[in-house]
Amino acid sequence: MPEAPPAIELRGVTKRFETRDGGGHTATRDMSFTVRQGEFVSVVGPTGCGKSTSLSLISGLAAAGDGAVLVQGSPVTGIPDRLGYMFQQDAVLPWRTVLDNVAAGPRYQGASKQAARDQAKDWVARVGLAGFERYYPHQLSGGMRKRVALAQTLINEPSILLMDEPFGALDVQTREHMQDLLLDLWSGTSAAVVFVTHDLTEAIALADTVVVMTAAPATVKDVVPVELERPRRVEEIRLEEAFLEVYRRVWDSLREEVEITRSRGAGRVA
Ligand SMILES: Nc1ncnc2c1ncn2[C@@H]1O[C@H](COP(=O)(O)OP(=O)(O)OP(=O)(O)O)[C@@H](O)[C@H]1O
Repeated sequence: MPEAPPAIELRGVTKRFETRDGGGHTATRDMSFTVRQGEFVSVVGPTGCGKSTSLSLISGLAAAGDGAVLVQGSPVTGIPDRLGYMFQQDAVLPWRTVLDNVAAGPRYQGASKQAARDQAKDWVARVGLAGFERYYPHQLSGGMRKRVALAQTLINEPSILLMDEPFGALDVQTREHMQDLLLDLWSGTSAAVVFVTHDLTEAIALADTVVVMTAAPATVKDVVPVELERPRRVEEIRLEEAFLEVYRRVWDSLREEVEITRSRGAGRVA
């Protein structure tokens, strides 16, 4: 049998945006990496290097200039089927209850109101919010809202899951809970995940592979395997020697790119 194509493949992708002054900005340059079905890939790189742009390319929200972007072996021409996308800013609608926010995906896919609500109830429980079905988003903490957003995304059973600093605004403890929850829920699926983060601990704790990007325009500098056993508990794994070894390797690779970015005057660093 022929081997299945990777879930995601970027082949030599260069993306140039037009700027308001009539010029252009190259966000990615000759970028190549692959993600297997069921693989969790974290992407790290200096601030502004082009990490989010790589997600836009995979999602079909931005078109590649040169090179090719493939999902399940086919060139991306619009939003691929069964794609989930989570941003730092969640997409929870303030005028809908928790249950109806989570039920929105199945409703959109044509499920009856009752069937969508039954499915949503199950997902609300899976993210630890049983009993909060009738609450509105303003009645929830930031971490609880994030749980709603996770349920809202995962209820659609994405086979490709793109996450752009989804836990970036949370305090450290809540963030670790969310990371563990994500790993628990993802482990029951075969979704390919691309997770963009500035937090190296988060990147390594979650991933099978860490892709390190260069300073802008982003290209792949290093691909680091994370051979740590699963299931993982984030607060425990980060203290292990094997984890620290991967951390040192990733940081060694990233440090130079962060310094280049700093020397160009960018404020925030990875
Ligand atoms: N639609 C667009 N039009 C013009 N320029 C863009 C557009 N999207 C991104 N850029 C530019 O491309 C560059 C890379 O942006 P991108 O958001 O991909 O970087 P990033 O690595 O995700 O950033 P950060 O680390 O700050 O989250 C930036 O200079 C940004 O201004």
